[in-house]
Amino acid sequence: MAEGFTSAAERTAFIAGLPKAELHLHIEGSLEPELMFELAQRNGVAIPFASVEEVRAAYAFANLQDFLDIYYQGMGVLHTEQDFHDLTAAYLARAHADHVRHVEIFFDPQGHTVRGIAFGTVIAGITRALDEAETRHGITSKLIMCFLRHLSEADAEATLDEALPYLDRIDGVGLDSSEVGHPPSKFQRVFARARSLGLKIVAHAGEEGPPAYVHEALDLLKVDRIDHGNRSLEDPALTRRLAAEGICLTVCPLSNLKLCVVDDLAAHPLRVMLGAGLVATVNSDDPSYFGGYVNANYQAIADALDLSRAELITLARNSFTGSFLDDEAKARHLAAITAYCA
Ligand SMILES: Nc1ncnc2[nH]cnc12
Ligand SMILES: [Zn+2]
Repeated sequence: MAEGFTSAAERTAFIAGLPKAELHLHIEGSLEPELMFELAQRNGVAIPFASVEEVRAAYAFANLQDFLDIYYQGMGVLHTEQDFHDLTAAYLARAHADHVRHVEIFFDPQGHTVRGIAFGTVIAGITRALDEAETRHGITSKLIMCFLRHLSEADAEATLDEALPYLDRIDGVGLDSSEVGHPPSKFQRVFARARSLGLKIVAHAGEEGPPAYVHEALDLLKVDRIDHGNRSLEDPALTRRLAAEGICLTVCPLSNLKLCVVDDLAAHPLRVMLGAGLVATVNSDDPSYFGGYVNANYQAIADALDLSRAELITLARNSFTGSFLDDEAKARHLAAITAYCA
């Protein structure tokens, strides 16, 4: 058994109760098939599936694009403020059950505005659920608006314009969707404007794309955090730089497995990342599509790599140090981890 545990059951219980933050979660990727059917019926939207089982059976992906095609189709059932609320509330209830104390949630406004849904409808539904979760469960949150990188920079600029009235509720901007062929450099100007507005900056990089995209995210977008970042390890100088600058990587083990970024979780680079001194974290990405929320991700990678108690504690600590919480809140959460481990 891994160092620090006497049995697998002890490690499972330790993971379950460990206070943690989730920093890489696409709210549209938490849409469970059951809710998809309910919302399709509520809104009179046709979906090309006859049952929940059929939806789950369709979740077999050879790469990121396979997944994205079905992900954009799935979010088509989201129409009203109540829909966005119910989606977000369902995720937060799951996160609470996993002892998540803080979440930094992505949403894809262009996936909704292109269908005629108002930006304000999306924000109102999501933020109502976030506020309720803070009152009800004590879960704090940040909201990160992602630009779809397969669309143009002009489209991203227009989306940032639409966000201006809601900046009191938006903490950062990110970059997601089809990575290869859409490098960070394509979005240099819109990210510069977002930075000048005081927004935090993140970008998916090195999921399928090469280490050069991680360099661009750092040098051109000036990111505060890298989402995924797996392929950074192919470049030793880049790895040393990420470690030296303390750049957090939001790693998503079950996503990496489902999207064939790794062939086998036993070959996942998470332990190598920790060994290289990287601020790696564990996250669920799109839990409904990839088969598990955050604790399932901790469990799967702990089983595959036989992670020790000390490594699991480091991952949970990294989730707070890599967050956009203020120093006082970070210190409170780190103290809670210490108390849990005592
Ligand atoms: N893992 C992922 N990579 C890129 N874009 C995404 N959108 C939702 N999940 C994503
Ligand atoms: Zn993602």
